[in-house]
Amino acid sequence: MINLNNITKIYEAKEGNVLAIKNISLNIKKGEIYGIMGVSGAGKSTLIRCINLLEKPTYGEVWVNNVNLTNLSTSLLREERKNIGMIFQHYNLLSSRNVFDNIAYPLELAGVKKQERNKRIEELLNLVDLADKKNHYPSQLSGGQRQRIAIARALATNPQILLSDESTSALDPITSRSILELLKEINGRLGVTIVLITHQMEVIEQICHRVAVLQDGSIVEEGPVNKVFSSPQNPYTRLLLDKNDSNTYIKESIKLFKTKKVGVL
Ligand SMILES: Nc1ncnc2c1ncn2[C@@H]1O[C@H](COP(=O)(O)OP(=O)(O)OP(=O)(O)O)[C@@H](O)[C@H]1O
Repeated sequence: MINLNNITKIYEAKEGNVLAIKNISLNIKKGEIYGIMGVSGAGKSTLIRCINLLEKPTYGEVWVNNVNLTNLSTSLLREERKNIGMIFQHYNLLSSRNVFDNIAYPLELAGVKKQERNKRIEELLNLVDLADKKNHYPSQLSGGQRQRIAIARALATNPQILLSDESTSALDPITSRSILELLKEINGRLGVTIVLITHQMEVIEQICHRVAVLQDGSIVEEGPVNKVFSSPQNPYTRLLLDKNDSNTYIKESIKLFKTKKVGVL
């Protein structure tokens, strides 16, 4: 369903070009929950944003449902993107619109008529279990409630794919779990394919079918979650999964930060 073919992303910055993604190829199947795990700076955001072309890969191709997105005109890309919803760590809701109108927004852009729009919004509010909050503004909601509304908005146009960019990172463990359960339900009930990035291995463990481990712009290991977690083959994966060393993530992030020049061309 999603095929990334030899994706490389180079950011051009004043201080020098940064090689953020190094020749990554991935094949994500319809109906799966696919996790991409890595420390800060590994390239997770860049990679997930390449899937809907929020970031244009410098080299390589992105295929979604047998359409090469990298070749499309702006207007055709806009059409294809309706099939790809996205949620973010900080929710990205419109603060001037209430819950109902936030969910209405993508439907308005898609030209959906008011009656049909209202029906769809009610369905989505029920799906995320927040029908009673429809007149509230984002500032009147908790983080977990905001993320639920962001999920409802992302699903408004019935996308087949949902991209999740650290969607539970700002939430406490219990709220995070409830959001992950909601994502699992959306995958199971609606068949939406989910691609998520996270630095938290418990997120991968809780809901993903397959995982890719990203280290400094490259995938060092990939496979079914139970297999990768029970017998990691790559030394870097073993290091990250070492539960006896809870500081590994922090140490690895610092190392990557210090040696960032490795990624500079
Ligand atoms: N717009 C940009 N211009 C220049 N360099 C960038 C840009 N965006 C990201 N980078 C660099 O690309 C590399 C990968 O960044 P990216 O944000 O994709 O990593 P990440 O794994 O998502 O990190 P985090 O978990 O901290 O968000 C980093 O070295 C980062 O500094």
